[in-house]
Amino acid sequence: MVAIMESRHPSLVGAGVNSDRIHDEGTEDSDGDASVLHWPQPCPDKSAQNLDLIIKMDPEMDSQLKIGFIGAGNMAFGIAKGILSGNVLPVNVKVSAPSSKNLGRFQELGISVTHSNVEVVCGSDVVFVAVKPHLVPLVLNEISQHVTDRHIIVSVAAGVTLSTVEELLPENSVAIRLMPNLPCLVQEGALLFARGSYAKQEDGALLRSLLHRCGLVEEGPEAWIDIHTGLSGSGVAFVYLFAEALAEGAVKMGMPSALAHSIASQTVLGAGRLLRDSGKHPAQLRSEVCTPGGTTIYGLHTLEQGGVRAATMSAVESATERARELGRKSAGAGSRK
Ligand SMILES: NC(=O)C1=CN([C@@H]2O[C@H](COP(=O)(O)OP(=O)(O)OC[C@H]3O[C@@H](n4cnc5c(N)ncnc54)[C@H](OP(=O)(O)O)[C@@H]3O)[C@@H](O)[C@H]2O)C=CC1
Ligand SMILES: O=C(O)[C@@H]1CCC=N1
Repeated sequence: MVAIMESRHPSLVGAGVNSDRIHDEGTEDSDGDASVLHWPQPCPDKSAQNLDLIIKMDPEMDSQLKIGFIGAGNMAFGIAKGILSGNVLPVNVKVSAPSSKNLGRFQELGISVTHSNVEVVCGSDVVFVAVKPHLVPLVLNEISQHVTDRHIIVSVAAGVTLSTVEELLPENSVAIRLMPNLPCLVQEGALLFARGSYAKQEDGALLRSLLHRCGLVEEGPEAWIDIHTGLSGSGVAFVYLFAEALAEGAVKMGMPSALAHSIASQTVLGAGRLLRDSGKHPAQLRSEVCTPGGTTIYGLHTLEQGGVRAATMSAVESATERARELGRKSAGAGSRK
């Protein structure tokens, strides 16, 4: 089904719509049959992506879309790099930050820079709010009177809920909560977004089309955003810790550090690509590496004795809980009613 629909933005002139919103879905326990190793698990929102949501991008129109970033930190830079590898032109991107210390790298991409957040909002259709979570209420208060029905406001701040964002913007504002991760820098990010009360399906489709070069982009209910923050926003740091420990193990056994780190990063990259591209469950691939009585099972036994699996699950749980806590704090800070 492909329906031509009106869009807030001319760049998205044709999109099929799946009228089912999934905001009401909660977090669910997956209690699947352990003997059947399906991996990755089908994303519950894939139906929207595969069956109905066919985005027809008009590259010429898309190149006219104006994109703004409030905050010039690592995450803004990662998303900007991803977006620019699509159809958006650097001349149509603007970024603001109070100091100049992070602006040079944006200028090197041809992006214009300013110290005025209001200037970014006034010149943009889609505005990414990419400041630290505790600063979101301050920034939204500052820009609120300049936000119109032209805008899509996309917050990437960990924990900060859509209701906090919407409360600080004019009534009926279109807000989207996005949780990206740092590998957007190399177009291998994992991004999950949830639409606010007034963000239509085509607004989500527009964001998806903008971000498609950043990596995997999925839509889900807001309840999953904090979980995704633990799994993937923070999860990349957990993987780096593991990579570092792999290298240190090799150094302990006598390998030069530079070579050990180079091999550790290639090992993580190769393992990740094989996991994603093979479609196999990680347990399946792990068993393919294990020779009975061989080296790998001895190493895996040691990892299990060290509680690596429980520790990793707890790390995702802690990071998720912390995101929820940040959300409660920012709701308190932003409350004006
Ligand atoms: N880093 C990551 O891996 C991820 C981060 N996030 C989220 O992204 C957001 C940004 O994080 P990150 O990029 O790491 O942070 P950084 O510290 O790297 O960048 C923060 C940016 O915000 C700017 N800033 C501070 N105050 C203001 C203000 N009043 N108006 C405009 N800009 C301001 C800073 O300015 P200046 O340059 O002058 O210091 C800086 O450029 C956070 O909310 C975080 O939760 C989400 C997913 C992953
Ligand atoms: O550590 C943080 O709070 C941010 C959010 C996810 C990754 N970095």
